[in-house]
Amino acid sequence: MVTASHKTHQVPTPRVLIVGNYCHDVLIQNDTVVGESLGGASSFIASVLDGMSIPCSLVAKVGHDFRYQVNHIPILVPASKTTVFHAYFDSGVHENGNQDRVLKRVCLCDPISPTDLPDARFDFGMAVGVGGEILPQTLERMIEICDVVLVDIQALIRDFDAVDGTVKLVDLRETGFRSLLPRIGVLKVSSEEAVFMDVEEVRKWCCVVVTKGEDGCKVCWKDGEMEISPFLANQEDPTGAGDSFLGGFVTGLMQGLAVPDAALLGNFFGSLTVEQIGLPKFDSRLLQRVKDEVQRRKTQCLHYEGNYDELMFLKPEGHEQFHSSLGAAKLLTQHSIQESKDCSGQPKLAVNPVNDEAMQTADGKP
Ligand SMILES: Nc1ncnc2c1ncn2[C@@H]1O[C@H](COP(=O)(O)OP(=O)(O)O)[C@@H](O)[C@H]1O
Ligand SMILES: O=P([O-])([O-])O[C@@H]1[C@@H](O)[C@H](O)[C@@H](O)[C@H](O)[C@@H]1O
Repeated sequence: MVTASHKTHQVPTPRVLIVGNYCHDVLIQNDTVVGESLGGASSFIASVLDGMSIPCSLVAKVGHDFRYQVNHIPILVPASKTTVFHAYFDSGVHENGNQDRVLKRVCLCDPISPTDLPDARFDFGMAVGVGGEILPQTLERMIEICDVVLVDIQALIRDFDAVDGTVKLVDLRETGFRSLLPRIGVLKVSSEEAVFMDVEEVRKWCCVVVTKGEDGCKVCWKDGEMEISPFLANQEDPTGAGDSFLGGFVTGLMQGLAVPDAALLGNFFGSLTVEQIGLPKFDSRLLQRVKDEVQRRKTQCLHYEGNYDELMFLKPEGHEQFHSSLGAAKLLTQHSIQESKDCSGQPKLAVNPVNDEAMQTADGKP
């Protein structure tokens, strides 16, 4: 029986839908496993949204061997294994040694189909597959149930070597997603991925955000483009930077910030993520400071007032000050980040998974 007291404890209705499988990430350097972590863009994005107290729903599939405790319970596919990626960081050894890593998909869980999505409406949808699990019909369904859909191009253009699973990229025009582009809100691409699409063509249909590692990002839309400044970071592991960028970006949009301010928040969370190995743990004091700064910014310039259909592109006054305030918040916690490194100055490459102490299967059994 539902009583009045239940109402006061209701969980806020999720307004962001994240779609993409969780995976097991194995980080390898010089033939040695230097870290294992929960991975998948959805896990990095959920970590940012949870940290920033933005309610979200997450649709991810995992297999019987899934070994992490997570806030957002995935769909368990008992007959399947969890998607696994091996990330090789010994650049120069491989043909494409100019990349910061070579990724291999060594296990694959089931794709996410339209019927796996909730029967509800969302302000923002995030199509963030990593292993080819998002199908064109799944993205189409997301477009139907979400006001604005943000897509990571890695969900659309990844192809996998038939023998060893090495990730290769194909041109966006050769995929079954091209016709859906005019119906999405934002396409996020890294500089490396940008050469697999025609940015000039796609920006006429949707906002294209090109992330540029330590150089921040560039936002392109049909009438203009804008560089968004980065935050200084001591990079330990680039994994998940783009995912956390998207987490920060959608947080900003959810709070009613204009696109340039939201992209700044994306750069901020991207920079925090590269400073840790695997899935980052955000300092709670830092998160509180960031929430306070976002609230302050929100009162300075609220653009959407509940209508997310129209993204606001102009850089509002005070953008640089917002950048400085976030940078100052980050500096404050730098000391504790420094302490998390080992004495040798080497990155603290956890041999155990990040959530090792609390490992359990997806259905909650130890
Ligand atoms: N070394 C770095 N220093 C500061 N910020 C970084 C660094 N690497 C990444 N970022 C931030 O994270 C975002 C995403 O990183 P990027 O490497 O471009 O994407 P992806 O992980 O998708 O390849 C960047 O736009 C930037 O804001
Ligand atoms: O580093 P990034 O490109 O933002 O995103 C990464 C994916 O490319 C990778 O396939 C996955 O295993 C990682 O967990 C992470 O999601």
